[in-house]
Amino acid sequence: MNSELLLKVSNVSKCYNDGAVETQVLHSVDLEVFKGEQLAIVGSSGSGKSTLLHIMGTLDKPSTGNVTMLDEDLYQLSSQRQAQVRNNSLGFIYQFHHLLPEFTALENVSMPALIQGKKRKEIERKATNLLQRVGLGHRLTHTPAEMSGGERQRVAIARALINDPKLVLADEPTGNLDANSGEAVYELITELVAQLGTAFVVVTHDQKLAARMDRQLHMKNGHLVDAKELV
Ligand SMILES: Nc1ncnc2c1ncn2[C@@H]1O[C@H](COP(=O)(O)OP(=O)(O)OP(=O)(O)O)[C@@H](O)[C@H]1O
Repeated sequence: MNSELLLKVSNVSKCYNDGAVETQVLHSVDLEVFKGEQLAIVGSSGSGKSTLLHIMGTLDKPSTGNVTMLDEDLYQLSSQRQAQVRNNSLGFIYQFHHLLPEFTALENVSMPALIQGKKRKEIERKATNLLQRVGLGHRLTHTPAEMSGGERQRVAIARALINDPKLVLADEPTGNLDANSGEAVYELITELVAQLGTAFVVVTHDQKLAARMDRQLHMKNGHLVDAKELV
């Protein structure tokens, strides 16, 4: 891990207001993510972990505060530039893979690169290589319905990495898998991001998995605290 700053969350708060009720979900959250580091955010259900992850990935807007990535203030960007940052610099892995059901594994992995307008042959070569690295070289032409849960999640990992993102954000990426395949998928993600030098932030309930990361932070009622401060 090097100590070059990649993403900085500064004084971020988030309030939902449905007219009658105001819910404050995040309270003045500060967080720095460094290039290549692996970071876990743990905490009880409803504590605000996913909300924070979404805000880091420009998928939800903070009520106050800001998020910068390599000196770009993400919430001051045009929506077009934000979409570019999401596509070029960020990779997302969710509990449910969100693969396109009518496309093959190879096509699903290729999609984010096709959107960038890169050469099809080059993309296919890279997507094939990534699928081989996640152990699915023999499943290139299978659609999601023709794969197991763990295999689909591995396709989602390959897809998250196709554009060489600087940061991969994962929300309970193994939450829908049994303990053994969950662990195998998690190992694969952490190995791959380490090889590629990609920073990785994961939201998880699983303390055992979180303990393997470089750093662990705890979310408690919308406040982010260092794991060391909890003891
Ligand atoms: N659109 C919304 N309007 C109102 N409240 C919301 C909205 N979205 C989320 N919340 C509330 O924000 C809180 C935090 O939600 P969030 O999904 O970030 O929690 P979490 O820590 O990821 O939980 P889990 O581990 O169960 O996924 C919850 O209490 C939830 O009810």
